[in-house]
Amino acid sequence: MSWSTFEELGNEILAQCKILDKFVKGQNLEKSELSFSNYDSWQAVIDCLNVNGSEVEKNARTDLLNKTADLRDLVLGPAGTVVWPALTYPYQLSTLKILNDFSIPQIIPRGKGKSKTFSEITKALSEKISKDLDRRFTMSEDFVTRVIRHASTFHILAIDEGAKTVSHTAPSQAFFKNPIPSIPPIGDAYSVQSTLTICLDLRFLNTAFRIGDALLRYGDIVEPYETAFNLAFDTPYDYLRYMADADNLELCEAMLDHLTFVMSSRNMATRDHDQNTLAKNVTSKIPSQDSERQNFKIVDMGGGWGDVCISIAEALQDTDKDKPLPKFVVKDLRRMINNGQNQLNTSDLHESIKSSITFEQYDFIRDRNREDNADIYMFRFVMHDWSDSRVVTILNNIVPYMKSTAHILIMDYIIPKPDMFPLVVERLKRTMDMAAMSILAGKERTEDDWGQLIIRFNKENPNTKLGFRFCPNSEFCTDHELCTNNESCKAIKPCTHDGLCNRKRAFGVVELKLASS
Ligand SMILES: C[S@@+](CC[C@H](N)C(=O)[O-])C[C@H]1O[C@@H](n2cnc3c(N)ncnc32)[C@H](O)[C@@H]1O
Repeated sequence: MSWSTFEELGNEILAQCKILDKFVKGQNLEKSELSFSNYDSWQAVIDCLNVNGSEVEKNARTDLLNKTADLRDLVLGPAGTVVWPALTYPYQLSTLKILNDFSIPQIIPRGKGKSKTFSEITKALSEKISKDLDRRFTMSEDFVTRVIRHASTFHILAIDEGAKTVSHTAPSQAFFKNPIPSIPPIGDAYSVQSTLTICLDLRFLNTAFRIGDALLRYGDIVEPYETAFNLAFDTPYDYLRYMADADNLELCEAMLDHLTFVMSSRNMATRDHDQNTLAKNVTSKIPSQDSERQNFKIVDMGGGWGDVCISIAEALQDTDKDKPLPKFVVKDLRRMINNGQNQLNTSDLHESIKSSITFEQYDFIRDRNREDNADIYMFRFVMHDWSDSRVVTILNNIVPYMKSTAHILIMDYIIPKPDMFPLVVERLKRTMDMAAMSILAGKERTEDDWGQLIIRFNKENPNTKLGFRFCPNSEFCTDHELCTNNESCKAIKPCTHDGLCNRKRAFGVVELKLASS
């Protein structure tokens, strides 16, 4: 990308700002001030955009994120672009960690005109920490002042220089659990606390920094128990086993909260996380005739607590409540299926849904699948947790035992082709890829990665030919043909869903089928 002048890029930014301003004006928001000091009005604009914004408006927001980052880098210069993050981000993270660990924003009262002096904050911190540590601790006012002054340079907390008091800004209020203003029904609340707790945990920070060390130590990053996570957490166990340990319950709970925040995506402007798309679309593959439907079998591999199967069953019942449901089998590790079965038994779901779902213990790495006559094998958010070698293992444990007409549907995060999305979107997805590699030896894949992986599977299994069809937006493109060419395994035609493929979808579906059928 290049521009002749700063103004040229500035004008592109201006054009996108106008789109957003026009949208906000048309929304009749009670308060729509864009101010670093007003949490409710600023967040209301963002929420409104997420809920009511058209594709054009949502894209304008992403484009602004992208172009303003470009402008900042251009202003910094080539060396500054490299040095700025290395120099400032560690200390920005450090200050965020201090604010979060000591709950400093929560000490300052919220509300118009409310504030605390540095010495009041220091005193409150001394009392709080003494109580937490169960010993007398005297907090240093100089420390508190310097941390808050640093935080205020990135809009967290504001200082009244005359009165020497500290009051809230909008970002400092994001540390609280905040009800979502003006627009039901998105959820209950936003809170960044769990996300900070996980992202700023020294062991997770170290996991990010030790990917190179892991490569040197283990030679390659293939096994989930030979990763940067193992080095940083000093454990021989893989991430999932480590998190399942009763001693790590608190960390595990913070991780679940963090994932919920990230998956809700509404604050990120770059990813559309409609998790139910797979469920919605699998229904289109289920036969409508009663006799065929009740014998139709869907196996959800790594199906956790059965949420995807429940969503599909509910979607089918919404369309026609008198029709029989297909058979659902959720396969997962023991602890998951026990929890899933208990949750299903005690749920308020309709009896017909409850009786359509069964749970089975199955380890897709260690166990060969027995012939189970399934019509569809689903994998939602499973494959990106595994290296290419282990995905081949998983497929090897299923494909030889599946019937010739069965489909494997893999729904996962998809990394876009270069230049297809703004860099800022690709950056977030590539960040997730690095996280998957460092924590689990996993991988976020592009369409081409999937093609290569299926070619590898077919080469290693000369008697089995898997066909491959890819749809980047989680809606099945029935006009795609299965690709069975071992040299270049790509979706044959581009997706024809009107414009949907251009959306910032986080997910895609890879459909696999034995080629001979
Ligand atoms: C990210 S979760 C996805 C859960 C579910 N598919 C969904 O979309 O909500 C990954 C799932 O894979 C399961 N899993 C991990 N290793 C497994 C293995 N070796 N065999 C079977 N399931 C496994 C985990 O227990 C977990 O339920």
